[in-house]
Amino acid sequence: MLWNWLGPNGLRGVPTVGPTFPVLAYLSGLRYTKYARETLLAGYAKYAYTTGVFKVSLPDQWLVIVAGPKQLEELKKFGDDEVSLYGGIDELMAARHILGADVVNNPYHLRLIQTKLTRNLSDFHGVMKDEMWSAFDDCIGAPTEWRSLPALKTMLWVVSRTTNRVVVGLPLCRNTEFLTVATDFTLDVSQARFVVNMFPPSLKPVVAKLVNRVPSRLKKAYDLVGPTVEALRAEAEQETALTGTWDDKPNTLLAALVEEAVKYGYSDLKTVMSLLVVEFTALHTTAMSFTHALYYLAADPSLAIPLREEVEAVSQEENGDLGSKTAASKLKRIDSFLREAQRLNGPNSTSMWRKTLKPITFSTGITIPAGVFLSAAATATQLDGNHYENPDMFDPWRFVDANARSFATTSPEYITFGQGKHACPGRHFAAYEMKLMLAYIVHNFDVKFAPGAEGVRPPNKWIGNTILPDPAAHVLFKKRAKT
Ligand code: HEM
Repeated sequence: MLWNWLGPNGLRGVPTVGPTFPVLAYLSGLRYTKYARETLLAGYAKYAYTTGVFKVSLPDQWLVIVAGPKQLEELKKFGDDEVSLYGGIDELMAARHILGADVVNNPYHLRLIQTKLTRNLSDFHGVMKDEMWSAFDDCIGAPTEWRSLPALKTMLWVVSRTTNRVVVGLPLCRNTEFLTVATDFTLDVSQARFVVNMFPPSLKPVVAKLVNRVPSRLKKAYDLVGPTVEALRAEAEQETALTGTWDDKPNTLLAALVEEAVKYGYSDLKTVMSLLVVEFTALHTTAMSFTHALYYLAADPSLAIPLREEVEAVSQEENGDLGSKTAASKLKRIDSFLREAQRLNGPNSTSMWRKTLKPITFSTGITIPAGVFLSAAATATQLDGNHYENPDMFDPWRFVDANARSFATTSPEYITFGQGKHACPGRHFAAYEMKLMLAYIVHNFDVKFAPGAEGVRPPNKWIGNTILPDPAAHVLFKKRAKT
């Protein structure tokens, strides 16, 4: 930090929120893990329309925050030879220490999400709906009395099953042990990176060895998925030897990962690691974002009425099939509700994580040297009164208007999914899944918070940049008496 601050290519020209003197800055970095919201909002208010960048202290380094529409546009346009997304993710997650350098250097699995899931999303609508309905049935059932369930945990389970129907397919997507490994993997990575990122770069590898549970989780995952991977590989090799291609492969992301492994000679263990990284990107992000929305609904159950009207009208138009290729695009209120909940509470208060590969200069004249971790101020941007009327208010119908942007659309005022060529490739998948979940809930249940907690959305928990919907809060569900 001292070098970054004082060094010849240092960050002295970038204004700081908090102290700059090294020891105090370190303490401020520790403080940031609890007070990121206040720090980011203060920095945004002061610098978004002046310097367009400011820095905050993390325990291990400075984080340069990019703020304001002009600078966000500039950040979007820097080339991959100037700023690196994977370098940014590496800094954010301490990825090379926790997941291994290979995952950072060759993220082929992330590319497959784009080609396999996003381009063919409507092919998966039907199976995702079937799996989701069955998951809801198993998790919530059809209670005739109010049933209290831990909201985040329950939604994570529904997301995990639905996502894995497409990622690994049946029967694995219903295997409780596998789903537990897939969801716990994210917690392992998050906990390890939290500790590792308290230390300077030279100590990170040593600390990672002490706290990293990923190797044992990978082994457990291999025990569960390995036989499927091995069988798929044998099939792929046999088919490819006979016909040169593997045409009748299962329609899952895992099969695509195996196909890539056969093509490039990757090991089965690497395939399983890639699978876990996909689970990492897809499950908790979606479940957290959805739970944020569910808390608004439970705090004000009257909001279910207009949502329900819409779901019922669309269901009728689609002959009772909400999983049809066209149904989701007609759910405008549902879409707006989710976009608005995420505007106020994305799972992460920053996005567009980058590491500078060479010096970059913003139009304000500020140069950021190579090797610096930077990120965009997502929540603060989405609370900017220049972008939104009554920005702090939850207005579920804010984006219903025909000209309004849909949930998965990125824009300079809405960057929870990032923007530009690295904008989240899973966002259409996540948006579809979440729309279907909300449609199912309002169609089938009444929801509310328990007496005593009624009418109040439980406060979020901020851990550094992460915005967690209260993980302990329960929501009450009751089967809706349909008219
Ligand atoms: C509400 C849920 C989600 C949120 C808020 C979210 C957010 C983000 C953000 C902010 C980025 C970085 C964008 C940038 O740097 O410009 C990102 C990247 C990424 N996300 Fe998501 N994401 C979500 C769900 C998903 C899902 C469901 C998947 C997979 C199915 C996924 C896969 C990815 C991948 C692969 C990348 C890396 C992009 C690249 O390689 O260029 N995400 N996501």
